[in-house]
Amino acid sequence: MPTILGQNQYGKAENRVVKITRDGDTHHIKDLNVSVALSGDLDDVHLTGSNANCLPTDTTKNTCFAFAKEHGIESAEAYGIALARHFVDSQPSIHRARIRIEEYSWERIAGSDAGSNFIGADEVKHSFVRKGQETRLAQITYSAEGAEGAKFEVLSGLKDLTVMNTTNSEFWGFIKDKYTTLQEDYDRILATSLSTWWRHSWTGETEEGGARPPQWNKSYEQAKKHILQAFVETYSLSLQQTLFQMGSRVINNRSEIDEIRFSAPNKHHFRQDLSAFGLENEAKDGAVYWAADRPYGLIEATILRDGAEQRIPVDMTNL
Ligand SMILES: O=c1[nH]c(=O)c2[nH]c(=O)[nH]c2[nH]1
Repeated sequence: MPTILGQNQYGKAENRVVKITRDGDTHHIKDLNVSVALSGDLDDVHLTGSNANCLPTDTTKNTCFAFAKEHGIESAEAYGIALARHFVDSQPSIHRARIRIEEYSWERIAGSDAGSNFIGADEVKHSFVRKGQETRLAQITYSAEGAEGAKFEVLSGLKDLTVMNTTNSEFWGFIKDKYTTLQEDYDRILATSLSTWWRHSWTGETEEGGARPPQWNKSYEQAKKHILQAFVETYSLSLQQTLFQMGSRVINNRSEIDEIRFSAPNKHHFRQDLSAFGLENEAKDGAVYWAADRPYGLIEATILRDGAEQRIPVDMTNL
């Protein structure tokens, strides 16, 4: 049977790039997990075995480390943009580069973390503890293909941002059929572990009068702040409604962001039935819950600026 080659891409995945910047004896850490995926004029590599157009994955790995040293890592996005541009612009056979980055955060160990005899926060210049909160994400795609010429697409995001509201959440008025057992709930826990990607409207160059790129680090912090603030402020009638409020708040407050997609497992907390022991277990009195880990409702939604195109793939969160 004749076969044809379909979509293909290649590159070194999960390069663990750790860059220490020394500012006197005060140190700074950038800790990234960088995956490179290249595509282009690579049919021969698959069909004939000629590697003439193949930049080795080993070289893509080396480039990740060399760029961290040569250019530093001001933000995951800026670093990814430089890498993506390099692969496409330096290699005629490579037409598209996609760089995916996870960033792990570290914070300085403070006196209170290490006990009362500790030397004090001011002196902690090179000792860090890994931050337990979310993992920051970035994906940069640079493509030489297409009528409009080379373009960047920058997605930023986060995963594992676990949040809980212990009240101000209800779920009722839903469809009831013969299989429905769920009781209406007027005071429940709402908890989720957010995965989200957002797309920046910036697509171009900095030079020659092109639009300036956003300040990536500030943009990230602000987007996260608005997500969390919406979680705090929304009186929720469903996780779906909360996600829409979070997304709208980001889009309305950040002009550089046109689209945001959420994937949010509903981390169910069911009030335990303690009636067999003669115990009431009402939310209003402070209840005991059973935190079920599976199955879980999985609520996903994209929120867009009016008129913007939906471009974040729906399965984007399952990296
Ligand atoms: O916020 C919710 N959305 C649902 O669609 C749903 N379905 C369900 O059983 N519980 C919930 N909670």
